[in-house]
Amino acid sequence: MKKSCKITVLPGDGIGPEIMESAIEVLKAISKKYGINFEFHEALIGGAAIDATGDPLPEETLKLAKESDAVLLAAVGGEKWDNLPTDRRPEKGLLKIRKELDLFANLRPGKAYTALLDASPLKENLIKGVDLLVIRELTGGIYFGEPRGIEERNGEKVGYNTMIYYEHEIKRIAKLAFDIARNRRKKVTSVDKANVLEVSAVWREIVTEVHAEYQDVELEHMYVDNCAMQLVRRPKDFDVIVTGNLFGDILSDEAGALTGSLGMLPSASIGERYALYEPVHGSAPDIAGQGIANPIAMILSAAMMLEITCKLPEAARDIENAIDKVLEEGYRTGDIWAPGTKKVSTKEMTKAIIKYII
Ligand SMILES: NC(=O)C1=CN([C@@H]2O[C@H](COP(=O)(O)OP(=O)(O)OC[C@H]3O[C@@H](n4cnc5c(N)ncnc54)[C@H](O)[C@@H]3O)[C@@H](O)[C@H]2O)C=CC1
Ligand SMILES: CC(C)CC(=O)C(=O)O
Ligand SMILES: [Mg+2]
Repeated sequence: MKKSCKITVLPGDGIGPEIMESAIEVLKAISKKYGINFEFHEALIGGAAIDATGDPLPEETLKLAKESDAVLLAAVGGEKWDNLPTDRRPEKGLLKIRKELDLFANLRPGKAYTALLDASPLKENLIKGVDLLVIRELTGGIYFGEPRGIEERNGEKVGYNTMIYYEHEIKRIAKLAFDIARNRRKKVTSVDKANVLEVSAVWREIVTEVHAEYQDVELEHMYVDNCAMQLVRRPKDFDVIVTGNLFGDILSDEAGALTGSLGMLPSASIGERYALYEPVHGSAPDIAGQGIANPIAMILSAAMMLEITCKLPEAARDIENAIDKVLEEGYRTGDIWAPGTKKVSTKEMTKAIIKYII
């Protein structure tokens, strides 16, 4: 266990500040229980940063993040900034911090809570036992590829992006996926669109080459369209899914539906030097400011930080167990509510979780 952890706190936009407050409350309870000292430093990102400074990722925020042990980020974006060009929008701040910190791997676990069977559109026979991990390549692919732009061609507007992957980028994410699979159920599904995309043909070739050193792990290749369907049909068959930036973004939201709600899914974005922990979901502008957002994805992201960066796996387990208990007791925010359960606010859910930690 580390004695202290310096954390850059980026609440961002929409429900961001509400769920971040929950995560900080939980971390304070962990601090008391384990005697670990958390130094929280709040900074601006996204729309809030644009409003204050004109920049979705101010230099100050980046500097602070680089000087910290970990970054906790809630979410960015909202209608207010939707008409800005893509390279000046809140989302650009998020893409830039991931790139600047070289957070090439995004681990997005999708674990079904049996207490939430009633909240899943898929019900018992499908969701029970779902325990998968999407490993999304996070600093390459079409979100970063050049050339990109909007211009006039032959008298009409055209928009274009480039999906590109270098061998070294595929190698490092594939190795990580096989290493992680070794400590799970030893199966990797590599997802691509190699039937039409050259970038995917290279992806498939390199993943297959890396697999040669991991013969104890089963590797299957799957096209992304089929994977989207198989995830709904037989989610329990998946263990580790490794894929590129765009496909991983989409498939991990699908995992949100498998497990009951996007509000349940945490993630860790990691690189060689830095780590950032963030829920899978966005800023949920439709429910922002009402105090009803589900804080669990954010709190579980903080738990991933405790395990990976703060080396305090016992505290991560405490949080997971506390969440299990409150769900079993029937506490539910609106997104996971079902008849016969107790509808609670963000703050009430947080309080209930903390009660089981201390
Ligand atoms: N990592 C990030 O910061 C991300 C930011 N965004 C941005 O967020 C904004 C909204 O995007 P959407 O497509 O609506 O995706 P979203 O993930 O914010 O919301 C999708 C749906 O899930 C619900 N939801 C999400 N998180 C929830 C939570 N914790 N508790 C309860 N319900 C929750 C929302 O209410 C909404 O109905 C956009 O500006 C988008 O660019 C989107 C995805 C990720
Ligand atoms: C700005 C987007 C790439 C954010 C998003 O949807 C995600 O990371 O899941
Ligand atoms: Mg997404």
